[in-house]
Amino acid sequence: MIKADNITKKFDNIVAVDRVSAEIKDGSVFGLIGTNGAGKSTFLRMISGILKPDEGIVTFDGEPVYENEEVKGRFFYISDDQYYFNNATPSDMMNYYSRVYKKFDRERFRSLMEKFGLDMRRKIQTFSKGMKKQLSVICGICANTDYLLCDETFDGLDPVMRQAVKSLFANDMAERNLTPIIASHNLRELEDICDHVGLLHRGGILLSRDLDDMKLNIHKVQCVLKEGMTEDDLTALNRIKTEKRGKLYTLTVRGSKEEVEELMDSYQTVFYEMIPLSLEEIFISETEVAGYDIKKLIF
Ligand SMILES: Nc1ncnc2c1ncn2[C@@H]1O[C@H](COP(=O)(O)OP(=O)(O)OP(=O)(O)O)[C@@H](O)[C@H]1O
Repeated sequence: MIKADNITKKFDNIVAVDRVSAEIKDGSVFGLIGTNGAGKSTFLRMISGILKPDEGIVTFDGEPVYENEEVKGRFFYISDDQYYFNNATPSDMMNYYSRVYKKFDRERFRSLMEKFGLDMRRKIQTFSKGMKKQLSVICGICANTDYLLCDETFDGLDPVMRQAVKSLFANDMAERNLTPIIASHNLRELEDICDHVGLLHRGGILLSRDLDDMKLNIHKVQCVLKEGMTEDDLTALNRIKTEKRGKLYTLTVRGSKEEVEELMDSYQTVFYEMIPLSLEEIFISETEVAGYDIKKLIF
């Protein structure tokens, strides 16, 4: 498990990350979302031990990461601005990473390069932005580390490649319990892969939840009430949001599915239907309750 304990990083008078604590459980996908400048990259750079927090500490299974080579061998960091040696080819990078990462899988590297249609012997500086991103993902996957830290990794990949990368992640999670940590602006991008999402806002974590917990305790119900009834009669429901279009109500409510269904049954509505909420809708509701307009925070 990775644990960030109350970490803070300042650059002169800018507080990039402000007393953030987070626990990243093994075998899950941790998504870190936030606007430009929210502190995502700084947070990841502290997790990866590139930056030392001014306050607080980052540990991997209790071991501090900063200046700790052994711990650093447990993760691969795919940075937003990828670095490759001058004039290097993928083959050179494979040789380099094979020396750095004990379990680097050269055979898989060659095979994935072929599958992705990337030339092992071409200079990386002649690759397009997306091709460089693909290469860094292949390097990261083949490093065979416990954790993969991804900074905007899906940006610059076309939709087919995004799917390919997601399925690579899913495969390695199932096969060898890989834990990806993914920073992104894009909530929709993270929706189908993340188990846990942390929303970073102005350097502080505003919300950090397991998606399953969130989804279990918040529901959307569409209903038509019986004659003579209005929303004011729905007092027992823990409503976060009520919208009305004609006779059709769309309610966002807290509570377990069973609780909500029981109450809706008791109201003897003309009809009601439970509709799954998207991650975006869940975040909108949660942040509205906290007094924020999420559209201003992440779109
Ligand atoms: N090396 C640095 N020197 C000075 N300020 C920095 C440095 N790195 C980051 N910052 C500042 O820290 C804040 C957080 O930046 P960071 O890059 O962590 O945000 P981010 O959430 O990754 O943003 P983006 O989505 O735009 O990549 C910003 O105000 C940024 O200007």
